[in-house]
Amino acid sequence: MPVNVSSETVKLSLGASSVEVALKGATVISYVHDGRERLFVSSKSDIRTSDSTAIRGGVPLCWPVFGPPPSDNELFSKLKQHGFARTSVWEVADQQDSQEGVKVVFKLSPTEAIKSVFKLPFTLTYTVDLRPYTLVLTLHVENPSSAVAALPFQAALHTYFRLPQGVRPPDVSVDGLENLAYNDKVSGEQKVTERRKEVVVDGPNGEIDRVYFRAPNELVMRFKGQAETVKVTKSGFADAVVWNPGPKKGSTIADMEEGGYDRYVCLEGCQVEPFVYLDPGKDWTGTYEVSFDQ
Ligand SMILES: O=P(O)(O)OC[C@H]1O[C@H](O)[C@H](O)[C@@H](O)[C@@H]1O
Repeated sequence: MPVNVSSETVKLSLGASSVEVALKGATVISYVHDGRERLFVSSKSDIRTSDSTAIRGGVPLCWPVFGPPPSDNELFSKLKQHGFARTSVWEVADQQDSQEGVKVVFKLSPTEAIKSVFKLPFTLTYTVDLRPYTLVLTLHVENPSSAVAALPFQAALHTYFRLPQGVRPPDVSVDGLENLAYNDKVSGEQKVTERRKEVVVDGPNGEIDRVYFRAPNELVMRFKGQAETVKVTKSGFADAVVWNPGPKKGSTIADMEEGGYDRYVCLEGCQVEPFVYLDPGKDWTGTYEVSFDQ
């Protein structure tokens, strides 16, 4: 069976590729491509729906905020960092097996727990589409036509790419960010212009945490001395984030496995600035596709 639904996860298989998605957060926790795991998940993560913490790794889905909620809007005042979508339990709404690949559609609507921290109505639909050479993740946000107000949100697919064997930061770089404005969350500088063609994953104490605005729809991650690259193709998500905490900060993250910060780099498709304001009856779609070149 190409789709296997259990009480905690959904597995999709297609030839030598497979994907596993935790119902907690609809978090993609494994993507095996060409027989190799491409995502990092800390062994200290708890993927069970009974646990309310976010999974450290895979592809956490940040919604309706990215990062700490803005303090100037009452609507977001009860939210935690990155919002509730990554810790809520999603339902499986549909599954399809066709010539093109295997797809599972997940859905999240307001539950009583969500309504207690976020009062606006919404429907989130998240499609995980495993194709022979790529993984396509599509987030669809709807503000119901019965709503009486616009739905404001940020969104991110916070992908933790597992680094190839023997590679660790700073031997990782990202191409495609040249001439973009970015906010540096490490130094606190805002709207700095990136001058480098290749952004090396490094910073003070090895930490890099940057939001690049209006990023191109194609970004490439490279590894020093290796031909293999990771290609991210996005649409809808205007921005991109590059994050690795480095050893100093990384070793203070409670759910990070020993040395885990050396095993991944996050390259995230995001909608950070501006917030999307969806009028009643309107919808928004963001796609994020991962592929590999040898
Ligand atoms: O620890 P988390 O809440 O999962 O956040 C992990 C990271 O997410 C993003 O990449 C942010 O830009 C970082 O500032 C943050 O540290």
